[in-house]
Amino acid sequence: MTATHPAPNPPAPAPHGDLTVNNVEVVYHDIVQVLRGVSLTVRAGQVTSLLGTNGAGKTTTLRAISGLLKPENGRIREGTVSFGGRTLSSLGGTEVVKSGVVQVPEGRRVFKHLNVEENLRAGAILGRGRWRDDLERIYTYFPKLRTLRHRQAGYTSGGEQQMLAIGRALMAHPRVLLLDEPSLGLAPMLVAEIFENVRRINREEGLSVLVVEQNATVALAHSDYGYVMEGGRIVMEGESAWLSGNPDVKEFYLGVTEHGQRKSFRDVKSYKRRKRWM
Ligand SMILES: Nc1ncnc2c1ncn2[C@@H]1O[C@H](COP(=O)(O)OP(=O)(O)OP(=O)(O)O)[C@@H](O)[C@H]1O
Repeated sequence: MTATHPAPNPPAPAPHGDLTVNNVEVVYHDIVQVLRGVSLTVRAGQVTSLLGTNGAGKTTTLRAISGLLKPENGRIREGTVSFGGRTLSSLGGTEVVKSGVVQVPEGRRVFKHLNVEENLRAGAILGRGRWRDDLERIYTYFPKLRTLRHRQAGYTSGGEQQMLAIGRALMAHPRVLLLDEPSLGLAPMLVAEIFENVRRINREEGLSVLVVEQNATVALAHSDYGYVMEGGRIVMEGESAWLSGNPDVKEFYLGVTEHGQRKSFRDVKSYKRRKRWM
C-alpha cells in the first residue's frame, strides 16, 4: 500500500509542464523485472527526491525517463513517461535531451582528458543559448569551476567533478534535470554546497529537478516533494517536510528513533527485513 500526503499549496506550474511516470514496468534482458508499476510526478519548477536503498530501482527509473535503458539491455514493458504532454517513453536518449530532460549520470563521468571548460562546452550540444554567456552562468553558480577552468578534469576532486557534471548538463538549458546520487562519496559540507546550488538554480531558472538519493536527510532538506522506493515500487510519497518528520522514514532512512536516539546498523537492518511499508 502506498502512503500519500497531498501538497496543500502546489505552486503555479512553470510553462514547461510536469514530467509524469505512469505505471512503468521495466525489464532487463527481457526477463529480469525491476520496476513493478512505478508512478510519480516531477512537478514543474519543483525539486523532487526519489529515495530508496541499494537496488530499489531508482537508477532504473531515471533510465526509463531519460531513454537510457536500451544500452543496458532494458526496456519499458508497460506504462508511459511524458513531459508537458509529450510522450518520452518511445524516444531514444538524444531525443529526450532535445525535449529538455537531461540526466547527470551517477559517478560523474566527466571527460577526464579534457579540461574543465572544454567539458562544459561539450554540454552545449543543443546550441541553445550562447555558450560564452552560458559559461558565465555556470561559473556564477559554481565559482570553483572558473578557477579550475584550465585544469584537466581528471585531476579535479570528486566534488569538483560532480559540480562539473551538473554544470555540463546545465549548458544544454534543460527544463528538467535528473540527478543520480550527487552525494555519493562526498564529504558532508560539499554535499550541502551542491544541493544548495541545485536549489538556487531551481529557484532562479524555474528548473525542475528529480534527484535520486540514498542520503535521505540532505535530499529531503533540499526538495519540495519526495517518493520512497522499495523493491521496484513506490511505497510512500509526500511533501519533503512531512516525509522527513515521518517516524517510518526517520527510523529507517535517517536511523533515528522517536526518542531521538540513533539506531544501530543491526536494528535498522532488522527493521528493513520487517518491511513495514509493504
Ligand atoms: N543493466 C542491468 N541488467 C540487469 N539487471 C540490472 C541492470 N541494471 C540494474 N539491474 C538490477 O536492477 C535492480 C535495480 O537496480 P538500480 O540500479 O535501478 O537500483 P538503485 O535503487 O538505483 O540502486 P543503487 O543505489 O545501488 O544504484 C538491481 O537488482 C540491479 O541488479
